[in-house]
Amino acid sequence: MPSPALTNLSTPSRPSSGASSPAAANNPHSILSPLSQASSALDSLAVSDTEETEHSMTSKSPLDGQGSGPAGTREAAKQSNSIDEHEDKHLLPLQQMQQPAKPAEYDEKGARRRDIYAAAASANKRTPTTPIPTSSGESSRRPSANGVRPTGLTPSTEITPSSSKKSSDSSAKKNEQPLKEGRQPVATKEASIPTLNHATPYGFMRPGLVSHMSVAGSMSPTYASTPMTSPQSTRVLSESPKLAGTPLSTSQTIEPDHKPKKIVAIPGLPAIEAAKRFAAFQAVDRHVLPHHRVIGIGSGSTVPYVIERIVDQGPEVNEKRWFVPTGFQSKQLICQAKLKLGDVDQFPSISVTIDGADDVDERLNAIKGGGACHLREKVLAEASDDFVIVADYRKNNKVLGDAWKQGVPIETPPFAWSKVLSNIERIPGALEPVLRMGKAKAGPVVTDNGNFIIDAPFENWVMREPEVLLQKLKMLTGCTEIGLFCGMASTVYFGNEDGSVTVKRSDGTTDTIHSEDS
Ligand SMILES: O=C(CO)[C@H](O)[C@H](O)COP(=O)(O)O
Repeated sequence: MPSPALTNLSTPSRPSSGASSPAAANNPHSILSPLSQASSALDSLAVSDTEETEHSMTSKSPLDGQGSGPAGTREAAKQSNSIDEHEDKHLLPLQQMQQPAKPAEYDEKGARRRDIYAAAASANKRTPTTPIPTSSGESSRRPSANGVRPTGLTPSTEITPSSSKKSSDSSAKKNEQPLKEGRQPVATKEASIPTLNHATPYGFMRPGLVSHMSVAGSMSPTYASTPMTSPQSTRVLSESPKLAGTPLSTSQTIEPDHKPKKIVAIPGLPAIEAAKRFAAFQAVDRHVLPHHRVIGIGSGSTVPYVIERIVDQGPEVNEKRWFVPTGFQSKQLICQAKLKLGDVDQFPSISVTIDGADDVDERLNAIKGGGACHLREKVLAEASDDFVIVADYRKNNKVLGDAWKQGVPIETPPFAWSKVLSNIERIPGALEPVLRMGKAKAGPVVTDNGNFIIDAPFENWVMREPEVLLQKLKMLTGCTEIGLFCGMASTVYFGNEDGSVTVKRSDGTTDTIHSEDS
């Protein structure tokens, strides 16, 4: 008799996705090419969510509805997958050898021990490490998400992806010097890039081939819609934030010579899209600075506007830059905008990444992964000296999950999904985790990395401490990455209904930027 979990794959009780997942397929303003332009190799893989409606938390798990007999019930499935059984009868020696921490998660009765996560909970918070130039020329300290010091790129350094790790380290030291206001980008040395003349999972890499290479990860072609077009100029909405006198983030600077192009409206653009576009433009104007050489490009419906604004900065500055995508969508955007494509294994130190989000709480923790890209997104976020989120007002919430009901996206290898799902269910406050199913595909969503996604909702009291939840989930073997981005964003730009943009920063400061007509 086939496994209940497997038989249920073909009859999912819950369709995938929900609120605000990247919906560029329905977005006439996306600059992505149509589905037909997507790599055929990926057609059979990634199927992301495009639906704008929210899904109820009452959705059923794939393990539900297995029949009433003990062997077919959800409870039976849990029991057959129980940690105790596996550990006691089959896997204990192997697990002791390979995963010494795991048995400690449970007491002798199989109940999860909560206290062991307390110490780990703080470990994922950022600790001050990396200096970021400020407008005053002082360095504010910006860490990586897990307290790992990014090597950092010297802002004045010309990037050539060919130097060694050794030069990367020395460059990182130089990077600690604060930027002097008005300091100009100088074409100097190779820096911060590990040696590339070696075989990689993507082939033999060397400078010059990079922009033609396929990026391993790829976002679903369902993001594709219309190609980028230059917006027709009609009226000025806003000038540079510097000229407008808008307060700057404490951790950011606008170069004196950095005068962003005037923003021109797109006639007929729906209000929500106009708000997202304005938010994306403000984020680019403030965070993607002329001296930045490696830029991370995130995923979602706001990101086409990020690219549009970066293109506005002109070919002179952009031809000196490399752009690192978080998935298929952003790779397409980068290529279609004729920007230079890199990958994070060439550029483990990124100046700034701008990304979308599914939900953001008052402390700027975020849920990401509605577009199934959060593994790459988190790697880039962590590699970035500055991680910035752009979203619309629907994502601006007090507690994660207030608006985003489908749960925390968790990427897991296909073979492990059922076990991971049953382990997630044992976390106190877990509701009903489900395997995310494709829409235009029979079967589960497959990520750019060939994995599955489990959407795991939790009770409100759990979501109030997302750092603690993140640590619990991280402890589960088979959780490849969790779509909780805790303490990672320096700044979030929310496009509002009235056309204004709310800026929230990790230092607790907030601003509102008004367009001329709001
Ligand atoms: O995390 C993401 C993809 O994994 C996206 O950034 C997130 O889903 C936001 O997308 P959208 O702007 O389309 O709502």
